[in-house]
Amino acid sequence: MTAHITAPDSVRDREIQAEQDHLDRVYDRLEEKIHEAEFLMSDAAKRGQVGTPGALAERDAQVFRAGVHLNRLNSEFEDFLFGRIDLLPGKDGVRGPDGAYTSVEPADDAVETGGGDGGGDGDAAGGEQRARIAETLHIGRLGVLDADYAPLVIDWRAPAAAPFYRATPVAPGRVVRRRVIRSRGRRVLGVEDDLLRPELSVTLDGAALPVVGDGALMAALGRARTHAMRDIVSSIQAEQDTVIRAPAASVTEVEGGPGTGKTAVALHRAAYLLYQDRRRYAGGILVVSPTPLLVAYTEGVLPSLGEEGQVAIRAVGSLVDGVDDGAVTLYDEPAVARVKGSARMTGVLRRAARGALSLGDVPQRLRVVAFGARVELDARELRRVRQAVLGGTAPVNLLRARARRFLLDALWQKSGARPRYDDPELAAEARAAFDEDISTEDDFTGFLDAWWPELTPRGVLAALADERRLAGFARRVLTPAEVRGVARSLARDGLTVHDVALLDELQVLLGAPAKPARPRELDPLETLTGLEELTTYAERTAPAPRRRDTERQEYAHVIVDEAQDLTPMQWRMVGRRGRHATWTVVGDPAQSSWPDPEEAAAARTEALGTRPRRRFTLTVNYRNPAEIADVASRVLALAMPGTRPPEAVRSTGAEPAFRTAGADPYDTVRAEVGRLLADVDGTVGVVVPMGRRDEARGRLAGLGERVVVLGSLEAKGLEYDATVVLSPAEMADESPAGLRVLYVALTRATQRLTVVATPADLPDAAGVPDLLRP
Ligand SMILES: Nc1ncnc2c1ncn2[C@@H]1O[C@H](COP(=O)(O)OP(=O)(O)OP(=O)(O)O)[C@@H](O)[C@H]1O
Repeated sequence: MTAHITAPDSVRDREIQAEQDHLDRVYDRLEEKIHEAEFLMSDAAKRGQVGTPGALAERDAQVFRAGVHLNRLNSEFEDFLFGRIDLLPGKDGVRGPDGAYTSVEPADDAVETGGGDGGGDGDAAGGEQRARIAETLHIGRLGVLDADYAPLVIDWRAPAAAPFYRATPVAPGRVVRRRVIRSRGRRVLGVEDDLLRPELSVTLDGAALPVVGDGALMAALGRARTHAMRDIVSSIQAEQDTVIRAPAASVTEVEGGPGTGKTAVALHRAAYLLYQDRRRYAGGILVVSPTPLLVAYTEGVLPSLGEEGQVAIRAVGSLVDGVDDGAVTLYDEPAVARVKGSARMTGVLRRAARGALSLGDVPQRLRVVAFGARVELDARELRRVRQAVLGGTAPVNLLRARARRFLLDALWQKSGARPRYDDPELAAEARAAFDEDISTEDDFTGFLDAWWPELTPRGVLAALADERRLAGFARRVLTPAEVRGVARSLARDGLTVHDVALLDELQVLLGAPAKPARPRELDPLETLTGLEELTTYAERTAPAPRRRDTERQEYAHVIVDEAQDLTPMQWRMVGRRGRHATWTVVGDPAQSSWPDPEEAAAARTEALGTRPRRRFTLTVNYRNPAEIADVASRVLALAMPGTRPPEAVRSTGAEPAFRTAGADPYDTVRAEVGRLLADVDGTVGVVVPMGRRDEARGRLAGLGERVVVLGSLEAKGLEYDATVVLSPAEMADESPAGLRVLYVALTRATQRLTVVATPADLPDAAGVPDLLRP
């Protein structure tokens, strides 16, 4: 642990004032830059575009950067400037493999051992260890230089900022004091220091180095939660920083239990990668999230880190064009989900994509008039032509041209015209005239539209709602019971989360279906609001940016959050979006709601290919207090025996509460929510078994804005100040992965947990469900 010292108020006030002075300098400098930018703009406008393109580009880049800063400053950041490190004199820096100055060590003469004349606690070995601060760095959301190009603020992603996150008392490097600065707008509110070299007597500008506060991490963790995730930029921990800055090449895999910061790390990594190599990631970064709720929860983090536009956060159920964001919140019952998610569906869909041509009102005869005579193909002949066309490997919709050609061939043969021409040239001419004659005939074009229609993924999927038909396509792949379940689910209204991956697969098998236009991502420059008046040379000379009206199909980097939950079919879908990408994959097998981990692992391997992988593990739970983590770990022991839970970093003294539901369980839940709302300042989540979700939403309506009611599968990745978990046993029994889903539900709270048991839980006299007893 780092040392914390409670300084007198006068010291605290003086230190806050010192940081205030620095922040004032930063704002003054930024204002200067803005004025400079405005002058440059009007100057450039006055003189027209004089100067070399290079000089103009340079000037415009300055204008652009100033505009970005202005924009950031005007959006009410709590903490533009949030950190500071005070460093001993150092040896020349050596960069680590990821570009960070991890190996920077103090200079050999940085620490002097004196004669103990400072009084106090000189140790037995004699002599006090003295040192002085040689350098102070301030760290913030963006870098700011003063007029002499000396850094006033270093961007948190810069290599020089790494020691702020990496230094520990065991390996402090040059860092003596790490300070987190709390500010809002232009006002510094407080400072919290960690002393990393408590054994040293250190001076700064000749005076003893003061240390203030109880540590910033604990302050951050204890704060009330809202419905939006906060960035953790001021308190990223060393093991997290290593992942955030890991080299981008290949695949970075991160595992860690609940609350270890996987989602936070994944998002900060996206911002870091963009900072490192903006050009490379102009190809876009895709973050795949399990639910629209988690997308909504995390969406604000990147803008707060200074990044937006190039990163698309998408729920796995809305990766496909034409499927509206947030619209897909229907879940299949577990047995059906298991079939729809399985890689076995690829075989079924392959047959369906081709077989769908023969469904519905397929014309059984083609009759045309050519060269004044009637030519006809009957049902058998047409079937033969279709077989021959389908011998091609192209997607079905792209075989249409081949179908047309083969039909004309068959008609030509049938017409008997061919033998009449001995001369090949004449024969070719006659054939061309024959084709032309027929192709312009309405009978022929109408026939082709009906006989080889353009198939859409939605149309084909809907056709599988017919049980007999599906059984045909699924022969020897699915059991009759599986066929029945899938067909019935497709007959119901609305797409489920698992249908979306099937649509994506069909899109590939069918080829280029008509795409509905949908305004989506904007060009990054367009999304930097506040920049309207600032343009760059590149912008003025480039053609107007094209608005993206469909989903990007491929990305430069793909981040998969909650990766343990992707089904094989979803891995195929996501894999297609990152065929040439580098990847960051974060997850926790113990929280997986997918029942067939081996099948999913195979699909994951296929999606990630043979790229080299780097693995990281996160070990500390920053969300749950030890009291809650302890109850959750009882379920982990049942769900995945032998798995070590992450270590909870704090405890609150508040033990989880257990209640037995009365005659109406919702009355009990309502009362418990009321109690928790009084106990915590922020949000309360009520997590219920999926089968109760809709009923619970109805019965628990009107509890106020701070309360959210969700099904267990929707709780993934979310967190609340307090949670009520209704019926652990029902949750555990809902699917083969039910215990792991329950583990997720129990690990959502940052402060309080109340468990309400129903008779299914076999609660003891104290209300503790059978599953949760120690
Ligand atoms: N270094 C940190 N400083 C402050 N807060 C942190 C830090 N690391 C994580 N947290 C907080 O801990 C909580 C859990 O983080 P996050 O949701 O990223 O964890 P996770 O590993 O994705 O969890 P789960 O697997 O349960 O979804 C969040 O509130 C996050 O802000």
